[in-house]
Amino acid sequence: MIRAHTAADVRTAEEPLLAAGEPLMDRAAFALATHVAAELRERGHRIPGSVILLLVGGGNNGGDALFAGSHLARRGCQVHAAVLAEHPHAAGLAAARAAGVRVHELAGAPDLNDAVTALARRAGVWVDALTGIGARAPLREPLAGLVTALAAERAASPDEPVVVAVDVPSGIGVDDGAVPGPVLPADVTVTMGAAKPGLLLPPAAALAGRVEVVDVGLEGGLAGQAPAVCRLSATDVADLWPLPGPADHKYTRGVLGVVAGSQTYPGAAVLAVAGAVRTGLGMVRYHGPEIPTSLVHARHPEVVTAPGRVQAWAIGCGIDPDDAARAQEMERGFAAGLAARVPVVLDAGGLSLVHDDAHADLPATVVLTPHAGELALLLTARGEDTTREDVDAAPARHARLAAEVTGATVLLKGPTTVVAAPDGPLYAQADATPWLATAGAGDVLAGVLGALLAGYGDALAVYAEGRLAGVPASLAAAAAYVHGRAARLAAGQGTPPRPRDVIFSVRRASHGEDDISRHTTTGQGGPISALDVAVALPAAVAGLLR
Ligand SMILES: NC(=O)C1=CN([C@@H]2O[C@H](COP(=O)(O)OP(=O)(O)OC[C@H]3O[C@@H](n4cnc5c(N)ncnc54)[C@H](OP(=O)(O)O)[C@@H]3O)[C@@H](O)[C@H]2O)[C@@H](O)CC1
Ligand SMILES: Nc1ncnc2c1ncn2[C@@H]1O[C@H](COP(=O)(O)OP(=O)(O)O)[C@@H](O)[C@H]1O
Ligand SMILES: [K+]
Repeated sequence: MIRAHTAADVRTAEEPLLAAGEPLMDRAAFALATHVAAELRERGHRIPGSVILLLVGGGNNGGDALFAGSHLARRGCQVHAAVLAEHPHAAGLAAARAAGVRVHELAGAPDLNDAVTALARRAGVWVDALTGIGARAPLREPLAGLVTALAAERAASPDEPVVVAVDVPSGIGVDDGAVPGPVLPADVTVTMGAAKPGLLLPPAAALAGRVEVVDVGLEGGLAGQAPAVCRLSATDVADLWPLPGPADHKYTRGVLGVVAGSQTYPGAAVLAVAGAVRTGLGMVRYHGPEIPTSLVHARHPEVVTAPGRVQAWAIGCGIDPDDAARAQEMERGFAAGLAARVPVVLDAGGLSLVHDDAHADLPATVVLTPHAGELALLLTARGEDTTREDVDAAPARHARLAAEVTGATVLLKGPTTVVAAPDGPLYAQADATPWLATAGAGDVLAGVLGALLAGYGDALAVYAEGRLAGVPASLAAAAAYVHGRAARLAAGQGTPPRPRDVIFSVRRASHGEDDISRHTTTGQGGPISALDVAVALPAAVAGLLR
């Protein structure tokens, strides 16, 4: 699991170490230099003679780059430092000069953008060390204008340079993932001590590239701090997965009640049911009119239509809340779920059930699964005027707000799926592929999540007593992971990249750079339908449990 900590928590953890004279910046700088060298090698460049540009701001973030530059200069790189602050890190600057880094003092230069762009044009690697966790976004002028000019230069250059961000891409909201101004998109972010929330949360996460976490010795200090944002990996999801045992039968494995599909949108019933059945559970009880029922039976003859006890509900896919008969059925399922205190997934039309505050103070075992537009409608209906654009600009904040307003857990769908409970860490899962942006994919996800919640059986019914705090949110994140993994398999893109808490350890690396672990990358893949995603689910789950 990647655990991201806020800037304040990182500072608290580093304070005693710095006071004890631990060489945190040396470790950070050595790791940064090693990553830059690895990027060069990976692209087939020789390290001696490679031209590197450091973009150096006035704080320790710039200090990291200056020390890293001195390592690289000693290895034969031609390193230029564009120093953009009046008072850069003094020891870093001295070390850089002593190692042969060419220092260009450009703070206050009238032709700043032209001067830096000219240096940038000659460099194969740009190291973004303007600001790190000590800065508040957005970047101020003249750095904002410089970053805009560099981003344009990069996009226009035939051999795009590699951009390595130090700790965070300068200008992102470190703690909230906001992008309130210009940011130079990075290929790799080398982050010190722990991931930062903005490296996992949309929209900033998309500007961070691959994230490499450097172990500088903060783990002990951070162990006592709750992470602000988590990202589950395959191992975490496997640990959460309910495995059938020899004594299990269909009722102990979990039964899911599904209220989905309508005469107008019958396919949603098939997709939600397929998502559930192929994720694995004891049984699905389907509640719907004739056309969707017969479609469901044509594809899944095992589905039962008789009412009876269930361990979870999935309600709302393919239902127009203005369809009075279907709306009544949704209400009945929701009321039954709340009365039995079993988990309820509300998707699509089902979200209308919580538009008014008749259901205030929901338990966190109710999981809402809106996309950005549906979340904006829900928040507006609950008195928080919100547009889709507002949600896209700050997905995590709006998901958290909806969780606080309703009491429910909120899974906000998008390129990165964000899960928020009223309290506890956020989850940010980016395991899917843009090929998943296709009609009906959300219906499959509702089925996956419903099955997983049902698999926890009556255990989740005691959630209201607080015995399993945080479990619904982690299961929602696990469902997003498996859904994304199935989409990648269906699209021919292999499995999601493997996030690791510590991807690079300075202590290990000092014995040889070959210890750096890398994600396995895959090709572009190809188009998929929502049903393809459902079909790939058993393989996605089996691969996970191997
Ligand atoms: N965690 C770890 O283990 C380790 C962390 N380390 C490193 O320390 C970094 C934190 O360093 P830090 O505290 O010195 O702050 P930093 O991010 O360089 O920013 C301050 C500079 O930015 C400027 N500035 C601020 N806002 C701005 C704006 N909006 N627009 C433009 N400029 C703005 C501000 O200028 P001022 O506002 O003072 O005029 C000042 O010059 C951290 O990210 C990591 O890289 C390692 O060295 C050791 C191990
Ligand atoms: N660009 C993207 N990259 C990866 N996944 C995406 C992207 N866009 C959407 N998704 C995922 O695709 C699914 C779309 O669901 P949804 O919008 O509810 O569609 P529908 O209502 O048609 O079922 C969600 O799981 C969402 O997270
Ligand atoms: K930076």
